[in-house]
This record gives sequence, structure tokens and C-alpha cells, in this order.
Amino acid sequence: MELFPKEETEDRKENEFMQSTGLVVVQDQRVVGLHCSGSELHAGQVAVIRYGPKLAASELYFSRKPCATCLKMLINVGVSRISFWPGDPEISLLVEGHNGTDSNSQEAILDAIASEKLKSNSHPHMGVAVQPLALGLQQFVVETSKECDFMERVSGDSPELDIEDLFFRQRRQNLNTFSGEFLIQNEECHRDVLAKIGLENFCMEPYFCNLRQNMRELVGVLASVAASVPLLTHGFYMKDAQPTASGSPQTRGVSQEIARHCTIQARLLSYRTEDPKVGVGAVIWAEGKSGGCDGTGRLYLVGCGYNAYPVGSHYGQYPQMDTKQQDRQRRKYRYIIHAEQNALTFRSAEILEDENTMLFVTKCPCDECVPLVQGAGIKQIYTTDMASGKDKGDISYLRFDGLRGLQKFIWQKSCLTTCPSEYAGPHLANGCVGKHRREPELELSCSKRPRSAMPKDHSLFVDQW
Ligand SMILES: Nc1ccn([C@@H]2O[C@H](COP(=O)(O)OP(=O)(O)OP(=O)(O)O)[C@@H](O)[C@H]2O)c(=O)n1
Repeated sequence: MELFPKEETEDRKENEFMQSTGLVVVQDQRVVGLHCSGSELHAGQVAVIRYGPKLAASELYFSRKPCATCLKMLINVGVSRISFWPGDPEISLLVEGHNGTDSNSQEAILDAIASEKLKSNSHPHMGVAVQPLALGLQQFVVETSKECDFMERVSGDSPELDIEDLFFRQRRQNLNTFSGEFLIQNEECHRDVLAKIGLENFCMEPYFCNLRQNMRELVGVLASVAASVPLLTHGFYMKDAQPTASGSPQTRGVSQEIARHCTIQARLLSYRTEDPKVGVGAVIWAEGKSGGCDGTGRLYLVGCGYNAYPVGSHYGQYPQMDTKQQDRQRRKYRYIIHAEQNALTFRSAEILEDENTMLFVTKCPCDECVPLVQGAGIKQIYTTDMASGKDKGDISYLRFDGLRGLQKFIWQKSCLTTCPSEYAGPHLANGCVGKHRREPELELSCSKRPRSAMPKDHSLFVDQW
């Protein structure tokens, strides 16, 4: 979420010390909100404004240690857990200070001291360390990312491309970018930051080395998933312009960068699947009427999900086989809840008739899901149609092509009719437009995986304090 594409406004306050921060809000083990800092408000402040007292007992996962201004309000409202990656905090301890001060600016140090005091006098658990990835997951993500539907489509459309080379070049580029954002390259600087934010105990070996290695692995996963939706020759373009069910005019699509970012979120999510073979992820975002204080602008999360057996079921309780199993009773299809079904079922916001609600899903909706998506009032779908037209008996994808009443933005080579970014104003790069605009980079998405490759309880962080 820290890298959510945003438009830089003219009046954006230039504060060299403030770093954009991403936030995931979890309640009852479910993701209810995805946020990032905006031009005026920090991610923690956005959460307080958005949820108010409902934040009590929530678990918050920050991409950096939040500043004292956010922490005091979050402690005050009674969140149950605050977790963060212990790199350079929200008020940077590394950025060269403005007004002639040095990098150890008084402001940042005072903030670090205040955060420490707030932490030691507070009730919420505060977690810092990133857990190691499951054995083999890194390689699994590389393999499944380079063969996912999005890459397959690129390869099919451009047979002259060396798809493996493309993937690894994009991955390397992502590794550089993400490492620069999240890891502090210089180990001594990192130790210095940890000492200043009250985590001296992590400066000792083997904790320090493990901490950095775990983050490096996580960055590797992000880099692979991001490389699997390469915005070089392909993008999300409308398949066939259809009048909406209500007869209302076509809604505008989001920019290619946002579409890709949300697709990457869905691909990441798909690695949590319980399907023995195919992971599918879905995220639903809506475009609110008024400009939000969030770094996501008017967009807000409605829900997210991945394909899994019914909540509360145990491993092996239901059939796991696919169509190759002759005995149909032993096939998985009648038991697995699809990604879209979970995203709709456990949504944290209502789907409003007069708002543009968008589904980003890593596989095109099957015949079971098409009427659900339509009935729920989704206005736009961003997906790949690689499975469209297939009928495998227990699961089929015959109805997607005929799905009317909403706009379908399909991952494809060229803009056949309407390109989302044509509508979306200035071109948005990963980060912002204008002078700080970065080169378009690749981001993420996913597929087949072993069960339980990812931790199930959102705990990328473990308790430390
Ligand atoms: N939009 C979609 C499409 C599929 N699925 C999930 O994907 C799995 C089935 O995927 P599919 O590839 O169609 O079938 P398999 O037989 O598993 O694999 P294969 O591609 O080899 O046929 C099911 O768990 C189903 O829940 C989903 O959640 N959402």
C-alpha cells in the first residue's frame, strides 16, 4: 500500500522527512481496510478518521513505524496491535534534513523518543519482526509468476518476446526499486535507526541478520509478483463497450497503474489459497463520491478474498482432487469457495448503486460467480480472459463473454475500444505524477501453489515488545 499510485497535487506539502506509509487494518482476522498516507494526512490519521471508535481491538500493520502523532491517537482509541517493518520510520531518520540540519534532525529524533515513551506506557502489543517465508515459497512464487495467465497472454500475443528474459529483467528492476524503498542498504545506518527507535535488541546478531534476510525475501516475493503483470505492451482494455443495466452512462476506468496495482494485490492474495493447485485472488475497490483524505484518493476497499474451503474447515476434511480424478465425489469443486465469493461475502463496505465498484480478479469469473458479480452491483471487472470459453464439467467459464451490464477491462495487448487511462487524467506512475514520476515498473499477481505456503493469520510480524 505504501506504493499505491497517487497523483501529486500542486499544493502537496513538501516535507522531506515524511515518508509515505502503507497500512492494512485487520478486524477479527479479516482485512477491512487498505490505506496509505495522503498529501495531508498520515496513514494512521486516515484510519482514525475513517473508523473512529471502531478501531478499538483492530490490528494495524504499517509499512514503517508510525510517528508519535499517529501512535498517540491509535493507542488512545484502543487498537489491540500495531505492527511495522523496522526500517526507516515514517518521520525519516535518514533523509538529509532541510533548513541546513543534518540527517539526525532534531524533529525525527524527538519523534522517535516520543514514540518510544508512548510504546512503553501503552497497552497494545507492538510487533516488529518479519517472519521468514515458508521453505520453497520464494522459488514457487517465481515459477508461478512467470507462468501466470497475465504472462501467458503476453507470450501468446508476442511470440517474438523471450518471456523468461522479460520476467527476470522486470524482477531485477523491481528488486532494485523495492529494496531501495524498504531496506536500508547500509547495515550500519540500519543499526543506527534501530537504536534510535528503541530496538537496540535487534542490532545484535543473529537477530539483525535474520531481520534483514526475512525482509529481503519478502521484497523478492513482491518483485516476482509485480513482474508478472508487465505494463510494457499490455494493459487493461475494455473488451466490448456495453450499456450498463441501469442505462446510465459508462463509468470511467481507473488508470493502468492503479488497475495493475490492484491486480498485483489480488495476485499476492492468491498465494494464500487453500486450493491444492490453483490460487485465485480478488480485491474489490470502489470509487467514492468525495475526494478522500486517504493516499488512495477517492478509492476505498470494499473487500478481498482468495479461493479456500469453508471457514472453520480442517485440512483434508473436503475432497481435493481436480477433473483428472475419475470419481467425481472426490473432486474439490463443490466445496471450494471462490475468490470473488469470499471477497463479496466478507466485504467490509456495502456496494452502492451510485458508485463505481470494481472487481480485480486473477482469473476470469466462472459460471458460478458471473451471476453473483452481476447481482452484487459490480460495475467494472479487471481480469484476464485466458480461461474464458472453457468448460471442464465441474467448473466452466462459458458465461463470462456474454456477461452484460458491466464493463470488462481485459488484460490484452492493445486498446480495442476504450483505454482506462484515457479517462483517468494524467498518467500515474507507481508513486506519483509530475517531477517525481518514476519510470513505469512492474508489479504483482498469482496461481498454483502448495497449501499453507503462506501464514494464515496475517502475522507477517511477530511480537517483540
Ligand atoms: N474466477 C475464479 C476462477 C476460479 N477460481 C478457483 O480456481 C479453482 C479452479 O481453477 P481451474 O484452473 O479452473 O481448475 P483446475 O481444475 O483446478 O485447474 P486446471 O487449470 O489445471 O484445469 C477453484 O478452486 C476455484 O475456486 C476462483 O476462485 N475464481
